[in-house]
Amino acid sequence: MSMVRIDGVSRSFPAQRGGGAVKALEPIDLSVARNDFITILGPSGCGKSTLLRIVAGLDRPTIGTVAINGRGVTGPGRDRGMVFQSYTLFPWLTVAENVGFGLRESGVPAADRRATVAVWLDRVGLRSFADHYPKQLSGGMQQRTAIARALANNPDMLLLDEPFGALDNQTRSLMQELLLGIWERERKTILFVTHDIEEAIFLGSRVVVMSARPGRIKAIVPVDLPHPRHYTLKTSPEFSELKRRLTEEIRVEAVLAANEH
Ligand SMILES: Nc1ncnc2c1ncn2[C@@H]1O[C@H](COP(=O)(O)OP(=O)(O)OP(=O)(O)O)[C@@H](O)[C@H]1O
Repeated sequence: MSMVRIDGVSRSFPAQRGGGAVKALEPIDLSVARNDFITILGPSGCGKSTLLRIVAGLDRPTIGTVAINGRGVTGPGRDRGMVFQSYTLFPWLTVAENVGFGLRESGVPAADRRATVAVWLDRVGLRSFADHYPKQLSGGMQQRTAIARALANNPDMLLLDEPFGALDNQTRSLMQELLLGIWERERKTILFVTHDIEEAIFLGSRVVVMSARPGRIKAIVPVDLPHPRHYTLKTSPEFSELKRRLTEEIRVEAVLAANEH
């Protein structure tokens, strides 16, 4: 049974001064099974973030519905953890306080909170930075904190919007392996937005390719690469073949998107 059902979801933004209405998404249908790792790949401005925000309950579709475990999404919920590209940590809280924030909000007693925070700080390799403030951390460390903060609440789903977009290549690779390791161990359901083809293949069980704006689903490409995945997979023939295929799909869309701007 699917965990998330996206049924005929479209989104238009009303006209702003000096412009027309923006149609961001054409009607989209997508079913996501429990434990799926879906990567959403598409050119800039195709509505990837809009779709993710709708699943998160941070935006509403103009038409259509999103249901999670059979219940319609009407707003954000603790069943969904979000991580964005820009570091959205609370600057006035330490790393440990950031990670424990959601637990505190839901009334988890201090001792349990401390234990859960310690587990997640260990998993993302930040135990010795527990008392640091975000501005004392590198970008990669801030993003690891954000991931730990999302996971500490034990959500069923993780919604990630280009979470590694601002990181250098090496850090990005390490973060991809970290996230895959967490997914392989915890069996979360993940929707991950990216415009990086290698990242989409390396992480995903299925890659959803979106068309240029207004976004619609152009193709869904299964990634039958075995787990656990190691970064050396990126140089395998199977990986190269998937990359070739997706590069072709995306290139057409990127040209369309560029001509429109
Ligand atoms: N709140 C808003 N008001 C008006 N237009 C918006 C709003 N949010 C998004 N849009 C428009 O909808 C379209 C899709 O935006 P969205 O951010 O979802 O694309 P994206 O695929 O995530 O792009 P990128 O990869 O560049 O982040 C864009 O043309 C954007 O300008």
